[in-house]
Amino acid sequence: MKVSIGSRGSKLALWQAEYVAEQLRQGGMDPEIVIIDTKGDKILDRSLSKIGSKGVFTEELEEQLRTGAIDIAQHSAKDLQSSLPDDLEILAFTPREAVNDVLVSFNTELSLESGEPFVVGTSSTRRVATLKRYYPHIKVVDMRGNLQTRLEKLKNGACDALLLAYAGVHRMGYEEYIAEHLPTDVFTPAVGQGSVAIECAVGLDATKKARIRELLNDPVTESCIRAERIFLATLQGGCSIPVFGLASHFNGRVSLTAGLVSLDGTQELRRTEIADTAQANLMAQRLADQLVAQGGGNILREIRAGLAQ
Ligand SMILES: NCc1[nH]cc(CCC(=O)O)c1CC(=O)O
Repeated sequence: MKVSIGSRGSKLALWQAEYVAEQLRQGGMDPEIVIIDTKGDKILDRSLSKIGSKGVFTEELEEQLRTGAIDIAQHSAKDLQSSLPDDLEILAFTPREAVNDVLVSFNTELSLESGEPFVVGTSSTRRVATLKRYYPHIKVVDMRGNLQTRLEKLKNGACDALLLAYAGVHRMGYEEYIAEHLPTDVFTPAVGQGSVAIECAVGLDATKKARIRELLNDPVTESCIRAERIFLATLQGGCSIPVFGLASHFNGRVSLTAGLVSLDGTQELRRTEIADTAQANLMAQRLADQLVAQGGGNILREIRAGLAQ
């Protein structure tokens, strides 16, 4: 059975598309990769929070799902907006890699913990706000572009280190430049970090859908990320808001730690809740509602106002 996989054209995206294709091939399907550029790939001179949080990396792919030009689209799960249009759905989440962030530098002696000041390049508002809160001695410079562009900027001296998701660094084979693994209780990752999400049109052929899901979906990762995404949807956080959420699974239960940081790092709200897997989505909804009610709503309004400037 033929499957066409839509993907962005960056090296990381193509690595992920190739990974997806390989799983499908091993399951006897006949995959083909179609490269589609998105707004997030084309506009490189503005920060993501300025371009707008919704669908920056996904819109063009979703158009092609609707026309049937592609059967599925692969995205880094964390780049996928928290609520999908009614005619699209997430069919699968691939097994998650280590979810933590890492400090990447050509000087692998560097450490955030050392107290020594240096310059970190990142464009993620979550990472900027977390740095301001816990490592105020660090100077931050805005850094967009794909991993190769950022490493090139690092090489040219634009900063001393980058803050990146381990998953991407690992997939690109840049592990030798990891100076420090950052703990997830300080740099709690973005929702979905480390997994590849497979999106399709609701109307895609049912047999094809079932087969793709069987070959690509990891049920444990799925229950965790679905809970994280319910939290994110309630906060209406796209990838440009300093919101974090990480669920893990043990003994049939899901534990979710999630929250948000103000842009200047002065305020942080964080909660952990645990529930049986069957109740995980309800628990995520409750956690989000409580967080919004207990001060999170005000912080969100401040964040939105700050980003609009
Ligand atoms: N927003 C960019 C992005 N989207 C997914 C990854 C890494 C791979 C992943 O988390 O699955 C990255 C780079 C980064 O944050 O360092």
